[in-house]
Amino acid sequence: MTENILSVEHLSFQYDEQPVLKDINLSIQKGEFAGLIGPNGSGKTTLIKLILGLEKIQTGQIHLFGTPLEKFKQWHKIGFVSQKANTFNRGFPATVYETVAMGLTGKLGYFRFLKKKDQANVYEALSNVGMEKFAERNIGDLSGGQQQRVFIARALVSSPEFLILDEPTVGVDTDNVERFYKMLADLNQNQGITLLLISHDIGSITTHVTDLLCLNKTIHYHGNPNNYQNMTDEQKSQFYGHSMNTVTHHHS
Ligand SMILES: Nc1ncnc2c1ncn2[C@@H]1O[C@H](COP(=O)(O)OP(=O)(O)OP(=O)(O)O)[C@@H](O)[C@H]1O
Repeated sequence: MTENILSVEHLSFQYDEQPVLKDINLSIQKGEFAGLIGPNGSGKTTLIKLILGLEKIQTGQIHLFGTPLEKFKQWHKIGFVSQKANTFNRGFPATVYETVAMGLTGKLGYFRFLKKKDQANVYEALSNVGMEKFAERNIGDLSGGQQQRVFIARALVSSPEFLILDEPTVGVDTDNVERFYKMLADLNQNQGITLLLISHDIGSITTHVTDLLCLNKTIHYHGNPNNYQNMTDEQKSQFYGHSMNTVTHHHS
């Protein structure tokens, strides 16, 4: 039986007088690896903020795990890795282990009081992203891609069922981007975590996601990524209203 993890109905949103989202309708089922793509300024981050309850809904509805957002309380089921994670302060005085433990305690320093089971969870989360060998390293000494894995481990440590990642590969070098997507696909297939990945890197995400959503103020495409890839650039640009950059791995 399919289970709706997220559903968005007739959602519209504007900042002051500027309309940003127009009549968004979408749903994500349990077990999907959904990719949300769209050009800069297309409203991706705004949509995520609304889903996470960080902006107030003006028009329309959002349900999480079948519950209307305004009544939803099971936030432990949702993990979020923000775009800002990789503009991280390199001088941050914490080890990889401590950074992941913060996902459990919310506070740095409290890791000292973790129970054995929690400590095991920290190592398990690190192992899920292939970073267990780095546990004692200072987070500031890692590469951008390695840091991003640690932030995913931090989101995983409380065992979320739904993980939302906002542009997680910005600042990650090209070789590591591919490894990074493989790791996400593994979390999806082997841990059963439903994923929503936001990106403007159209080329590389389409090869990994199970469902593709194209946003530019409204949802212009929702479906199989292969069907999308087989379209001509002209067909794709009709969705967007302007020509599209389909080059793989372009980073801002
Ligand atoms: N707090 C805000 N107040 C006013 N306008 C905003 C605010 N946040 C975003 N905007 C505007 O809303 C539009 C959509 O922004 P949003 O950040 O959601 O897009 P995005 O698709 O995530 O872009 P990017 O890929 O560049 O991160 C943009 O025109 C942006 O300037």
